[in-house]
Amino acid sequence: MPAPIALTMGDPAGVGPELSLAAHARLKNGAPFYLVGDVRHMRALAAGSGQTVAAITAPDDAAAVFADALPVLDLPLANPVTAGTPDLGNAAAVIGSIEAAVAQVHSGVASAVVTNPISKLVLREGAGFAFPGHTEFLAHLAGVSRSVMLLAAPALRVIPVTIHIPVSDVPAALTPEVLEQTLRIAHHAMISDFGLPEPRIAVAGLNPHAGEGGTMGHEDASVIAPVLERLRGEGMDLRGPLPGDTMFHPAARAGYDLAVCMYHDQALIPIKTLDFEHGVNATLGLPFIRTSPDHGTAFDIAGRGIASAESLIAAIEMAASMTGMRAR
Ligand SMILES: NC(=O)C1=CN([C@@H]2O[C@H](COP(=O)(O)OP(=O)(O)OC[C@H]3O[C@@H](n4cnc5c(N)ncnc54)[C@H](O)[C@@H]3O)[C@@H](O)[C@H]2O)C=CC1
Ligand SMILES: NCC(=O)COP(=O)(O)O
Repeated sequence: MPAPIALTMGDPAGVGPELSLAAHARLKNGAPFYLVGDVRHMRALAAGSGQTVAAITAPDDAAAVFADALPVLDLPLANPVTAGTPDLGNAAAVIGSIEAAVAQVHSGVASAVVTNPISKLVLREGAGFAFPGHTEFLAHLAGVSRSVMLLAAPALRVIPVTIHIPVSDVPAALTPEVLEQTLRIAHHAMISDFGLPEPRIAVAGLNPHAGEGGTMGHEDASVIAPVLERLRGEGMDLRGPLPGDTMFHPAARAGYDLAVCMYHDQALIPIKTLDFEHGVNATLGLPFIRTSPDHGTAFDIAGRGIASAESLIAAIEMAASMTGMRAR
């Protein structure tokens, strides 16, 4: 029996708390997980929805109560929560929840980390958070120099090579080293975590028409193509660089297992358009498993009981599946 999954609180004024309860209601007969969050806040929220929360003192206690209640490892917030209204005073606890979950997975008492959505702006303004997102913060906590963002839905898997940077910085950030490291991490993860022994990877160009022979930009031919050529020589199944605008229609998607894209929106727009509800964000290249829903804090609908828990449920299920794959 693997250790339980640690679920971070995310921004307590966002949809994370209500979705955690909804995910527990759906998954309570499956692999146990526990929330690292404020027990008082979660009890108040659960009472309103007829659900139960159990305070636990260690991750080991989660399995025993999981069928009846959402286990919560207490991490008290500084201030009471108003759904939809983020509070800078709670930012330190939000960061603390991520740090605690990572410490637990490092020590082996948790099998994986699933994160609820955070507001990067709230964390920066409230607690001086210096990272653009979980992906970069988790790499820092894990002590690795590069982590890779994967978004996966039943219809598509995508990876942006450059992540949370301005579009104007993308060409300079897109170096052969970064592309090669990303492809190696992605290729390895498809085999070890997703059970694809010979992953077919489609790689997008940076420019319109993948540069069209240099008439619309040079990076496709001068940066991307040589890296693909080199890694093909090692046996990787890499197609591209492909024009980004024609690689996501159904017939094109049928020809690959993973699309590697050059920047955030090139990767995330197709997957969130195709299936916002079931997308999962996973961080590859870490020494532990991390997944999360593909959506953000959704402050605009928090506390109204209308947010879909499907993406968080899919994230928890994917973390459990990846844990099983690695244990094989
Ligand atoms: N993994 C994470 O921690 C992520 C955090 N964010 C953060 O979230 C904040 C808000 O970002 P936005 O761009 O507004 O994205 P968002 O995903 O929070 O919201 C975009 C739209 O989708 C809707 N939506 C989101 N989740 C939903 C759900 N579960 N069910 C139904 N509708 C849902 C929202 O109501 C909104 O209309 C930002 O601070 C951003 O940085 C965004 C993406 C991922
Ligand atoms: N747009 C995806 C996103 O912001 C998620 O980032 P992260 O917090 O998982 O790094």
